[in-house]
This record gives sequence, structure tokens and C-alpha cells, in this order.
Amino acid sequence: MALNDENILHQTKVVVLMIPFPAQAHLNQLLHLSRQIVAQNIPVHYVGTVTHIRQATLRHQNSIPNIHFHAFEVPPFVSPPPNPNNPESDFPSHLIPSFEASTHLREPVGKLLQSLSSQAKRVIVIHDSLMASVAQDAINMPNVENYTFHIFSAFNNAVYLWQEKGRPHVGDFLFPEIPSDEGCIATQFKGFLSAQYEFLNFSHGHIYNTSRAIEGPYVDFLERLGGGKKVWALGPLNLLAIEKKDSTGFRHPCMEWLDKQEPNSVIYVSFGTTTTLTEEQIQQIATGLEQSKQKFIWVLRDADKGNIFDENEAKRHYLPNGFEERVKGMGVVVRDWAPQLEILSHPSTGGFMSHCGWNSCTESFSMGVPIATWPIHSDQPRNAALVTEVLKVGLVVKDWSQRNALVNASDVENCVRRLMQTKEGEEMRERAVRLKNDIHRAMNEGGVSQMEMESFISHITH
Ligand SMILES: O=c1ccn([C@@H]2O[C@H](COP(=O)(O)OP(=O)(O)O[C@H]3OC[C@@H](O)[C@H](O)[C@H]3O)[C@@H](O)[C@H]2O)c(=O)[nH]1
Ligand SMILES: C[C@@H](CO)CCNc1ncnc2nc[nH]c12
Repeated sequence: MALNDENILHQTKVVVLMIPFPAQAHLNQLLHLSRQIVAQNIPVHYVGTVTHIRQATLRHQNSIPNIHFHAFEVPPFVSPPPNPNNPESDFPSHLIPSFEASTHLREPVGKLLQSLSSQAKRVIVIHDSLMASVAQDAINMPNVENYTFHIFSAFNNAVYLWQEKGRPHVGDFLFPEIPSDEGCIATQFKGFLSAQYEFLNFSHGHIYNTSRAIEGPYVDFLERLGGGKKVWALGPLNLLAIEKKDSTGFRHPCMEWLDKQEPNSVIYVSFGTTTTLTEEQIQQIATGLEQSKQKFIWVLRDADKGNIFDENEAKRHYLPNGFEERVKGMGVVVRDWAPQLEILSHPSTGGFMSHCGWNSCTESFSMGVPIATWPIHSDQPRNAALVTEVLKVGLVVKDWSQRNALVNASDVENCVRRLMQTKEGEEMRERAVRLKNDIHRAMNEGGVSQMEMESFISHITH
């Protein structure tokens, strides 16, 4: 613990302890929430393994506020490359050793909790729903409360809850046709999940990175059927306005190119940090983008490894012969870390071809960009249904029912054209801009999201 921590604790009534799950999209959301809580003058402690604390802070876009990071050692774990030809599913099973290694955080976190609880009046633990087992010792400490943070959409979780309860008719809640659960989660990961869920009954409340302005009815649904626990929709936690340069003064070269393009003329293509496409699929995307004759930025990388600092170099994918030469001026292929939020917030970006990870969805909604949906695993098929069926701010590239099929170049080409060049695409863009405006209103003084954050802060401090 840093030297001055003790002083801070002596003066403080409330401290917050964040326990994120060790994958980029999770580390990042609790870091955003930490920033907001620190801004209320509440001390925040953020724990993780050495490599994941380094990852979270390195990839954070803006300056890191005064958060107390605790980087704990855990037993070494293997960090294999992803396997794009995984026979069972496209789930990132190669990350499982890093998830399992992180369960060893229970002991050091327990000690930290004990020390915090002996010094502060009240300790608020906010743990990722997938890290409930690490947070379990909080249950027995008298001045410690345990809140579960869900990085998934309220819609995703509401669908699961609704299915679990036998699809009851509840008021006027409407669920669209729900994609099958099949192929979403690798069997190997299910044991880990149920080992977490057994502790969720002890939770004092549930926090979602969403806004009632995005999916109010589904937040209500979770409140109504969630067993009487309080639910807060504190999102979207991503920033709504972006600085042109990051805290180190760096601006990614693709942004200079984007600056020169016409408004809404560029489609951004990215599949997040847990997806690895086959070589065959990459070739089809390349050809489809080229044939669409639309401007694009394409982030072409494999899924993260369990330890992103692992020395073995990531695989470099080959594109069709001469592709990068031929598309010069038309498109940019990014192979390093892309400034996604900055790209989405740029006026030249008019569409997003996405795997529909929840961060990608909220970032796209916040920036008013419609989505061409291509779900790969986990919550993504349900997020895609929310985008196309409920919010109607996007169209389907790959339907979940076709999850084992190759998407042909001509399908990619047609979807890109439909989104970027047709009246139908324009209408989706208009709806996306309306959603963006609703979100921004909700986040402003007096808006629903802002009030909900105030209610949460008041709940933990009074
Ligand atoms: O090059 C990159 C790639 C990704 N990113 C950022 O990394 C994050 C990726 O998160 P996403 O939620 O979109 O997708 P991931 O696949 O990485 O997430 C994972 O956790 C969240 C779940 O909803 C997803 O289903 C799961 O796969 C986004 O915040 C995105 O802006 C970059 O900034 N640059
Ligand atoms: C490997 C991690 C990375 O974010 C997701 C596991 N997937 C999931 N984990 C828990 N609940 C889910 N509901 C749908 N998908 C889910």
C-alpha cells in the first residue's frame, strides 16, 4: 500500500474496493467507474494480478486519476495464442488459464479487505460478476458491503432471467426473437461461471454499465424480477467526449487519415479483444471491403492473450496479394491498438461493423454510429438482437443461426453498401443519432443516468 494511504483511511468514512475480471473489456469498465467515484472524493482501491494492472493502466486512454492500484502476484499461468479453428466454439478458451489464475487473488484481496475494514468506517466492494469467488470473504465482514458489477447489457441478463423463469408474461415487457444460447460459451468455462454465481446471492445490489436511455425496460425487468435487490444503471461509463491526443501526447496515424475524409463516409471494422477470425474469413472480409468501394478502417488482430505482454509475437495475417496497395486512399488496416472511441466519435465515421461486445455497443450508441452486427460468442448474439430488433440502429451481417458458416465477400460488400450508401442505412444513422442525443441528455445535469449515479453515491456514503 502506498505510504499516504493510511492517512487517507483515517480520515475517511467510506472506501471502495474494485475487483475487476482480467479481460480488457472488464478491466476497462471498472477503471471508468473508479474514475467517477474518485471524482466524488471517495478513495478507490483497484486490485488485479501484476500483468492485468499493467494492461489496464497502459490501455487507458486518458490520464489515470488518483486510484490506489494493488498489483498482486499469482502463480504463473500459461498464456497460449488463440486458436481460430477451435472445434467447439469461437469462445476465447485460451484465456481460461488466466481467469483461473486470478481466483488466487482471493487471499491477498482478503487481507487487503481486512486492513481496509479495520481502518475505514465502511468498505464498499464492487466486484465483476465473474469475480464473485474472489470477493467472497467480504460476506463475513461486518462493515463491508458487496455489490456486483455486470459488464453485460441489461438486455442480455434480462433474457437469461426471463428464460430461467419459464418466459413469463410480465406487464408489457417485450422480448424479440431470442438467438439460441448454443455455441455462446465453451463448456470448459461453465464450471468457472457456476463457481462465481453461487456467491451472487450475498450481493447487496447490482450495477450495470448501461443507461435507462438505452434499455430502460430491461433495467426495469431486472429490478422487478431480480429478487428485490437494488439495481443501478450507471452507464454508459465510456467517455462521451474525446481529447484529440492521449495523456502522452500520442495521436494514432489512422486519425490523420480520418480527418481528411467526408462526413459519415468511413466504416470502422473491429471485432474487439477476444475474437480470432480464420484466415479464410479474413480473406473474405478483405475482398468484400475492397468490392464495396467504401472507405474503411479495419482493425485486424487476434484476440488478446491471457498475458498481453507475453514475449512471443502475435501472428501477422496475410491479406490478398496487393490488397493494401490497391486500397490505398480507400482504407486503412490497423494492426496495433486502435483508438476505438476516438474513431467512433469522429465525424467521418458513419458505420461500425462489430462483433457486438457490450463496450463496442455502448461506445457506438454514445457516438451515434449505426452497427453492422457480426456476433461471435458470449452475450454478443443478444446484444446484436438489441441493436437490430429493439433499437433498430443497425443491420445483420452474420446471423447467429449461421454461426458456423463463412461470411462471403459478397455478403460483406452488400452489408457495407446498405449501411453506408442507402436510404435504409441513412435512417439507421438518424435513429443512432437520436439515441446518442438521448444518452447525452441522460448524462447531463438532471438526466436519468446522472441522477442514478448520484443515488448510488448517496447510497454508499449515507
Ligand atoms: O484496438 C482496439 C480494440 C478494442 N478497443 C476497446 O476494447 C474494448 C473491447 O470491448 P468489447 O466489449 O467491445 O469487446 P470484447 O470482445 O473485447 O469484450 C468481452 O467483454 C465484453 C462482452 O460484452 C464481450 O462479449 C466479450 O467478448 C472496447 O472498449 C474498445 O473500444 C480499443 O480501444 N482498441
Ligand atoms: C470470456 C468473457 C469475456 O468477456 C465472457 C464470458 N461470457 C459470459 N460470461 C458470463 N455471462 C455471460 N452471458 C453471456 N456470455 C457470458
